[in-house]
Amino acid sequence: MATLILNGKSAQLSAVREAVFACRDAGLALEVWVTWEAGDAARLAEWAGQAGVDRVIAAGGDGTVNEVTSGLMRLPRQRRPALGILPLGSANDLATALGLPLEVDAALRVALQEAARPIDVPHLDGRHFLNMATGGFGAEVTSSTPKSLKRLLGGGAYSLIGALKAWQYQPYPGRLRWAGGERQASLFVLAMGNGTRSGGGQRLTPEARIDDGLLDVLVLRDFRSLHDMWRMRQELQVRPAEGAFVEAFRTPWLSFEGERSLPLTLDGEPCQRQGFRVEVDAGALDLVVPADCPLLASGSAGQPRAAAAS
Ligand SMILES: Nc1ncnc2c1ncn2[C@@H]1O[C@H](COP(=O)(O)OP(=O)(O)OP(=O)(O)O)[C@@H](O)[C@H]1O
Repeated sequence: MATLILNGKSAQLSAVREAVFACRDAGLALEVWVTWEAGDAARLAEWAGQAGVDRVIAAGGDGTVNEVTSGLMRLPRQRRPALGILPLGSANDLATALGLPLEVDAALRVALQEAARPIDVPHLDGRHFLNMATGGFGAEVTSSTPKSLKRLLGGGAYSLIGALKAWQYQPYPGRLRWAGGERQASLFVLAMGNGTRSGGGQRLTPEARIDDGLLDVLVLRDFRSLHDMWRMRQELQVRPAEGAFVEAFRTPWLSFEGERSLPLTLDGEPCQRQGFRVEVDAGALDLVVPADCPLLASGSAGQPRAAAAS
């Protein structure tokens, strides 16, 4: 049995209703539970697991996928249902990177019928995310971008607001520690990717894999001039392990002690921390992915779990 946890914002979409009925007509067992406010998706996911459901489908944007993941992670590993995704948001960064269809009917069929594979679930001081955590400038942008504008412009809102704000930003100095080193850094942007894209299509950690037990980290340091910015953009083409403005590395954990509060986003949801530690819970969740999913390090040779019973 599978349960669709549908963000109430999309409850009246006729495409969702038609896709659900079409799947039922095809003999697939599917219940639909609808959220009313923040926190519902996590609670419903936890209840679904407690009720013995073996597949939970998060129907909404990246925020809904994040909430459902948090609910599933409250359950013991052996009772944790597999997670499917029906992308209904404006960004759908994780679904796009996974290679999932974005059309409702096709996406629901994949979520119900494809096999699930074990993936990593990172957490920042206990708060889970599946796709990416960002800190610094990009996170400021996300938390101050009005939701309606974000939806109206899709991914474009980030670059638009980003360009407008770039001239007023202040860097975030602090101490970074990770499995391979330790450094004082004045941060412009910090990205910690389990997936590759965030902010509506920005490929901040393009080499990240969702099942390698590691975070792909991108550090962009403070820059003072247009010339520095130009050098940063050049370094971004190469992504050096230790450049003047860009550092890129992989690690199973990372911590930051800031001199002031750092704005963060976890799968797009804003928060603030002066200090934090991120760790990866390797292979903690079974995620339904397409057979040729580009985010898997294990490729198609890994051992998939069975598709949901019809
Ligand atoms: N019935 C509802 N009506 C309006 N908002 C809701 C409802 N149920 C849950 N929510 C809110 O929706 C949020 C998640 O929305 P969504 O999944 O679209 O994420 P998003 O990050 O805004 O997605 P995207 O950026 O891809 O559009 C939750 O944080 C919750 O506050």
